[in-house]
Amino acid sequence: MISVSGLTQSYGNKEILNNISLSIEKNEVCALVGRNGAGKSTFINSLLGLIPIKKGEILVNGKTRKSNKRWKNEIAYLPEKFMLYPSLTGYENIVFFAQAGTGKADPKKIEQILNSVGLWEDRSRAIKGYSKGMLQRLGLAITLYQDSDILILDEPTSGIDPMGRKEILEVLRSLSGKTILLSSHHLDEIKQICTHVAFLENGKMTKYTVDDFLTIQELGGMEK
Ligand SMILES: Nc1ncnc2c1ncn2[C@@H]1O[C@H](COP(=O)(O)OP(=O)(O)OP(=O)(O)O)[C@@H](O)[C@H]1O
Repeated sequence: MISVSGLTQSYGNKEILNNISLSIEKNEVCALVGRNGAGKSTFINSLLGLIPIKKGEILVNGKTRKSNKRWKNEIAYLPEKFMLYPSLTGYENIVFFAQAGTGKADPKKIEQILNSVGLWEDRSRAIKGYSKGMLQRLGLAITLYQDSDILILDEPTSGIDPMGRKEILEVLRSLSGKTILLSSHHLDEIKQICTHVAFLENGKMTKYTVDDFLTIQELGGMEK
């Protein structure tokens, strides 16, 4: 579970996030939505501890970053573009990141995860031959290997064709017991997999159920 209260972030004199509060419970899939420059990356970077928190509090599974040495393990992050090794196979890439993260790579677990993202058959191919969708699914596999309760996904289907998007959405839909925040510009994918929407505008954040958000969109009451 993620709980943010009173988060305010600025760059110099420019306030980006103004007294934001947001709670995302286990089993919720919350879309992070806002115009370009609204502050989505600033919010995600605050959650990841990549930028210091100037004002406010962020709790992950009830604990602040300072009071929880396992904070990093509890949040798994899939960036928009995952830096993978093109000459290595899919299998070798996941082994590399598993070893870097936990010190060991469990073959059974790798097999299960590569199967879950539909890449087991392609595991022995160098990833320079993978499609964008396959690369993104491999990134997702590496993220899932961490076994974190909380997943933060930055535009997970960006630049991917409709078939590839469908495959990624199916993997995300199959996950259970997680707390997921994903930034997205696609209303159709929000409709398919999200339970809630955190809408960021003018430094303020409002959380909606996905149905309420889509109704407001249909009425034309909110621009993305
Ligand atoms: N390191 C920084 N220093 C100064 N200003 C910054 C910095 N990072 C971001 N900004 C500014 O803060 C505002 C919010 O940026 P942010 O990247 O968080 O928005 P975003 O919603 O993720 O945008 P996008 O959808 O384009 O990725 C923008 O006006 C941006 O120019």
